Amino acid sequence: MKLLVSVRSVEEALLAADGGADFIDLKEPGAGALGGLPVATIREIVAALRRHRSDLAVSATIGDVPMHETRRIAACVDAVGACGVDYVKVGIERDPLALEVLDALAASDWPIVPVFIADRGLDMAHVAHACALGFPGVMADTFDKRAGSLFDVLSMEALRDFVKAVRKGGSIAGLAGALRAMHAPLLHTLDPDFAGFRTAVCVGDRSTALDSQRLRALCVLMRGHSAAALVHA
Ligand SMILES: O=C[C@H](O)COP(=O)(O)O
Repeated sequence: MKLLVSVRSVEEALLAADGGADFIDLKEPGAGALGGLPVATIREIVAALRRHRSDLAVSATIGDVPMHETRRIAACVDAVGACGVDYVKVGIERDPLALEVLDALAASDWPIVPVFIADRGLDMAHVAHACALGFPGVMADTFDKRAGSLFDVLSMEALRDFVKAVRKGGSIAGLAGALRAMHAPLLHTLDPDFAGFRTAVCVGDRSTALDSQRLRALCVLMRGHSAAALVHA
């Protein structure tokens, strides 16, 4: 299982890259579940990671944009995609318009990772629709980080079905949503392709600074081997 770590600055991105993250995810954690960073900051972080000779995949979010704002979603996707990231993450709400949004995203010029917001459960018909569209990855995450974790809003059976459906469609499956060290056994049972973290790698809530010690400890726990070996792996 790979680790995606959400960061908001050059400093945090380099800490995450050196601390064992597999995917560097650019977002402003203080601005919502998929809070977007200014495009200038995204560009700056991508350039710093490349200068650092990091070849880790970089994703960035477009912000929490409602499904009915289709034009804004498209504009944000274009703006973020043009920053040189490997993936653009777009939140998908449980909304009938999600199907239309997914179709538009699949037709865009950028590699998109739809992120199903799972607080009100998953509509598996929407997930199946996304899986048929050939996105490189599909994630599930939560919006309200204070309401518990992904495991509080979805059953193990629902999560297993989600991971299975995404993989069957040929995409990689990611899980996130206030996941913490205590969820490691459940994550190992589900074995998604990657798990995403912010809350667990901060000293306070997810809007506080990334803590490298917490990240290293999490890497050890998730991968079951030495963090030291990860740094230059
Ligand atoms: O994409 C992953 C998220 O940033 C995870 O954040 P979280 O652990 O606070 O839910």
